[in-house]
Amino acid sequence: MLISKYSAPEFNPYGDDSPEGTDDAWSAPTAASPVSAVVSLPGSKSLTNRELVLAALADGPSVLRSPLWSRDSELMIEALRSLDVVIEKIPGDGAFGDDLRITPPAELAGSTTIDCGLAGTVMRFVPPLAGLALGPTTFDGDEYARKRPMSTTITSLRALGVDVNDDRSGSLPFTVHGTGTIVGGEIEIDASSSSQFVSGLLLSAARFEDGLHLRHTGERLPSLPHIDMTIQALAARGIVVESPTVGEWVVDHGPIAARDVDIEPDLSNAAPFLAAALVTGGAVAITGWPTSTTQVGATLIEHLAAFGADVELVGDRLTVTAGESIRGVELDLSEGGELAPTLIALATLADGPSEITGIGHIRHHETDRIAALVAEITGLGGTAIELEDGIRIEPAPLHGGLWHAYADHRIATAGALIGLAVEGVEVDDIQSTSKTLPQFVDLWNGLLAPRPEPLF
Ligand SMILES: O=C(O)C1=C[C@@H](OP(=O)(O)O)[C@@H](O)[C@H](O)C1
Ligand SMILES: C=C(OP(=O)(O)O)C(=O)O
Repeated sequence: MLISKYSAPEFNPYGDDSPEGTDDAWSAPTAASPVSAVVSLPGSKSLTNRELVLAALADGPSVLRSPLWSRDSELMIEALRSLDVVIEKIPGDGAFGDDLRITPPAELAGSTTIDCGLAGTVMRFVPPLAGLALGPTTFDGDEYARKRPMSTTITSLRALGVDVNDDRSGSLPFTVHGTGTIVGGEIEIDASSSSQFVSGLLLSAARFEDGLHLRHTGERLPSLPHIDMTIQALAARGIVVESPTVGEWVVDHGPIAARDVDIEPDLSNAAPFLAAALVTGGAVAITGWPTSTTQVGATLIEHLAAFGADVELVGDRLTVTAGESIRGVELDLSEGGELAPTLIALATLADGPSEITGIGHIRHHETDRIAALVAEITGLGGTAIELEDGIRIEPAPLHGGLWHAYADHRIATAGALIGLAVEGVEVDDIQSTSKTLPQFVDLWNGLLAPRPEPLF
């Protein structure tokens, strides 16, 4: 069971299989004065893991410059290596680690087991490659990964002619019996619980013998910008994805071009840093902000302005300056569910009520994020009401306490954000930030480092 110094959380995503609790909770630093900082961030998880997959399927070697080095990207690298893709570190100019050269094998090889950790991109993007490989590939992951929905990946591969064996029906672990080819063709899927089901199929589709004609039949389709990111990454490698109607995609069989790619900084990981400007009444700039991007983190510009911030993009630097107060907001985050934990944490410090909706699907992220946020905010004395597809926050004074991260990097950083304004917040598993940002604690401390005079 989780060991809490304060009180046990009512919501426990692990059921009876809780990981061991930890005594070394991280004391979230409180800001003594308004922050004034320029922050540079490592590469985007979503771009790195797409480009790794596309490079593995390409017609020659590719280079990824300034890729993300984190648990999710390293799991992806190991997954592809185990299918016989050659991935080497090469020196680069990036501040956060080496570049990568990826050389696809003549033939992908199965007969392996892949650890997906808790990475949605590994568990949803790699199984089609295992279908294209020769031999069986078993997929498994962390305890909580076994609770993330996988049935759409499994049934879609079966519909495309691949034999998949899933003893636990619809979740990890399962085995893809690759024969070296996937027939492909026309299929219908329900991707209402994750856009990654669509992206995972589109990324490999050009390698299917008959290509792919995919139709989404579910009621809603979350995280559309992530599907656009997939389509754009494919276009840059010469693969055209036609979309005759909303929720329908057609990809012809054809070669995926090898390519050298620069990975943009992770704009979703910029969220807690930028929000820190509002929480402390200060200013934060992020470097390397792209002029045009498919990353959903770019919508932070509108979202933080709605909370009352002044947001300015000059060249490649995005600066967020606090307004007079933090305003309550009404936000539909159906396109950017991964921003929800930060923006909901910010809403707990606003001077009016907020409703953040369109995020029913984030119950299927690293944890049930709606239940987790309601439990943790309530645990600090806040008022968070669970809605069918979101959360309503009403202003209430918060107090310190143990903030459970549920192994979820974005719940952990949401606790850190509240801790800037509320003394005594302790995050039980700040190491979970290594999923996409292993440097989080150092960068957060840097944000708070005393400066002789403000930078802005
Ligand atoms: O394709 C991707 O890289 C992602 C898609 C989204 O997933 P969902 O559609 O499950 O929200 C997003 O939340 C996740 O962090 C990354
Ligand atoms: C939902 C997320 O991750 P994953 O790629 O594991 O789905 C996330 O990073 O917010």
